[in-house]
Amino acid sequence: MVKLCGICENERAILKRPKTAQQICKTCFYHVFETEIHHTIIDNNLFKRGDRVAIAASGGKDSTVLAHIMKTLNERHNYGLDLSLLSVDEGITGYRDDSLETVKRNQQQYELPLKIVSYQELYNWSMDDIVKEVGLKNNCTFCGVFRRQALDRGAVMLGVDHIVTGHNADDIAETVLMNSKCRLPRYSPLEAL
Ligand SMILES: Nc1ncnc2c1ncn2[C@@H]1O[C@H](COP(=O)(O)OP(=O)(O)OP(=O)(O)O)[C@@H](O)[C@H]1O
Repeated sequence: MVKLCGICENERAILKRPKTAQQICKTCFYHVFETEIHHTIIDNNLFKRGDRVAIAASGGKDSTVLAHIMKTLNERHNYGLDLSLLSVDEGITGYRDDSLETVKRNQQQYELPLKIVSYQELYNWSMDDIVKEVGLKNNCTFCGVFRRQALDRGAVMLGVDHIVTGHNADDIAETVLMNSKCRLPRYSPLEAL
């Protein structure tokens, strides 16, 4: 039996939102998703007219959605933001070079300026070089720290007021779990025994 959308009760439900457990159609999903982000921006006074905002664009799904939504809401609600795309090329052959092609397509589609900063240019090391030195085990630690700084340095070069990223609830849950995993042995009462 076809399940109808829990909002419009007209179109076929195509997904169940993890956030609300509501089964909704594509049109209503777009509507609620965009409206929630708009309210988050407005209710929290995230930006003011004329602000320059860099969208951290990796070419992955989350930041591609982010670029789309920032462009859409900026035009629909006339926020008056000056948007651009900022990408970090970590120098990972066969991975980031591919996803940067997606960013370049987004740049054309959304007609936004794009700045790419690379580990090679900033640090004189690519991630491929770092992996050769430290191996695959700890390379994520280097990559994460370098990427964060690279985004900051790219933002300074662009002269922007904000960087927005596509971090989502899953990423936050992962951070909490990883942090607690690291801290557990340190604060465990068992350690004192
Ligand atoms: N190389 C990069 N250049 C610019 N921004 C990046 C880069 N890598 C990550 N980011 C930013 O950090 C966010 C979280 O990155 P993460 O590595 O967790 O990827 P993700 O959750 O899979 O997101 P995405 O689908 O956008 O890659 C991304 O959405 C993006 O905004």
